[in-house]
Amino acid sequence: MLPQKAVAVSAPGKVLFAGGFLVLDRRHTGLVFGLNARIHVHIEPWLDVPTALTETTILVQSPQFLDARWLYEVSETRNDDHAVVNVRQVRDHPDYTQTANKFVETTLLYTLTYLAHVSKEIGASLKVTILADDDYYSQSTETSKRPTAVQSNFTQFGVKLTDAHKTGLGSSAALVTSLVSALLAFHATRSGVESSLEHQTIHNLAQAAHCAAQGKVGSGFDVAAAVYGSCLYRRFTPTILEAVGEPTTLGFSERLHRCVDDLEMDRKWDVEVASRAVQIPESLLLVMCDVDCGSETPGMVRKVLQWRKEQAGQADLLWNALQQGTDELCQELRRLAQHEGIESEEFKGLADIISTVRSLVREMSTKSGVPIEPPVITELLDYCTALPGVVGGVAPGAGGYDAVALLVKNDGEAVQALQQRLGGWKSHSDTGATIGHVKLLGVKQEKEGVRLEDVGSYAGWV
Ligand SMILES: Nc1ncnc2c1ncn2[C@@H]1O[C@H](COP(=O)(O)OP(=O)(O)OP(=O)(O)O)[C@@H](O)[C@H]1O
Ligand SMILES: C[C@@](O)(CCOP(=O)(O)O)CC(=O)O
Repeated sequence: MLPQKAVAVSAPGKVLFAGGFLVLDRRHTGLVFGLNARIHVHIEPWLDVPTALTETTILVQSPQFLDARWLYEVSETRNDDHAVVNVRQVRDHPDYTQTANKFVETTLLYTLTYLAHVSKEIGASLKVTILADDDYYSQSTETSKRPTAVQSNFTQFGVKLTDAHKTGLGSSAALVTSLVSALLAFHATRSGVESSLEHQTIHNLAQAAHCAAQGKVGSGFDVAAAVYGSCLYRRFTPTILEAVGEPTTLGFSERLHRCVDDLEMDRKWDVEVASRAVQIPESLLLVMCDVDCGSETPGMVRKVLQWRKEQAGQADLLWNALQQGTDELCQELRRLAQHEGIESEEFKGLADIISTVRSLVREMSTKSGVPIEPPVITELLDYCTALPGVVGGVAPGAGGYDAVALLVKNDGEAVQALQQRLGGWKSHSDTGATIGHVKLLGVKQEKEGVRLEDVGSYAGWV
């Protein structure tokens, strides 16, 4: 067995441009763009474990945040041929964070259980470092770049993770995907296998861990984007994951292994991730504006699904029309990408499709009583759309008061003009809700999903 070598992996964030709520149902699809805001995970053997710690331990640190050092003790027992892995957070030690990090802990448990089952060994103590690109959090003025020997792209946020304002780019899905991938790649280095990423294994395991940490089976579009980048996404049948059951129950490692390696003949993975169906032409830029407010997605999902159950007829009509909008959006973006440089750019068709999708979403808002495109966001989107060079925009994902996504001409001027005009923007109508400062995020569309990174780029942070 070879010594384990450090590995580093990153995965992108996401924005669901079309298909919010619909994508929860396998009959529909969601158009999701990966974003170049990435969550990075670096793993290395933990060589200077404090002597008081006698168990196999995993230190997980998020050095951009205050008080973000979680310590876990890991143990493994065998029950017949089943591995039973235990991951216990050490909470009574002053050097380590006392609050839980459900996404980290669940991902460690799921990935180590899978590894214990397939390779019969989970290895020695580890040091895991998580680093996030800036745009995941609305930043305060106290942030600073940490001086390092190499050029650092990461920011010291100066707050606790629980006090950071999320921008809704899918930090948990990118984190879970990166952590699963890094643990699998790190483990592979012991067999002398040059690290490579098995996308299907990563996807299935990350979906299982992310769902367990969230406490529910969502559509999983965010994990799919973290693994594969931009795609047209059709979800998996929920029973594929439900059948895995709880980690505390007998036979969990066997069921998890069979699920992840897709060995259940009557519950084959049926997720569809069409990466080629999605293109943004070079002549357009995807731009995100943070409205620094945020919505509570689970409550919105419950209400929309309740309305759909109670008003099945009107909901089906609306959802079919919205699905048509998503399909037309993809087709038009592909057409523009294919004719690039051949015909002069004409974005009227795209603008009309976006405007139709938005009016259908507003109809859904009214009928379900859920503020998916609330009036103040309508006002902001209308304002932006009327600016020169802006083709159109949406309230992405579940909508509400989170960030908005715009498609803007890539001519070097439109984004600059947008930035200037947003600086002083204020809502003029009495729309009931106020939104904070509106600010352009620096993110762009990202085609590439999870990838291996150079371990040397994290000097000063790990
Ligand atoms: N830098 C980080 N270090 C450690 N854990 C993190 C980090 N960023 C996010 N997390 C984990 O992800 C959780 C946030 O996930 P959540 O699903 O609430 O938000 P999100 O995925 O960013 O947003 P959304 O689902 O709206 O796109 C945190 O509570 C923490 O457990
Ligand atoms: C409402 C929903 O379709 C999208 C939620 O997206 P977001 O978390 O707002 O980016 C839920 C889901 O797909 O899991």
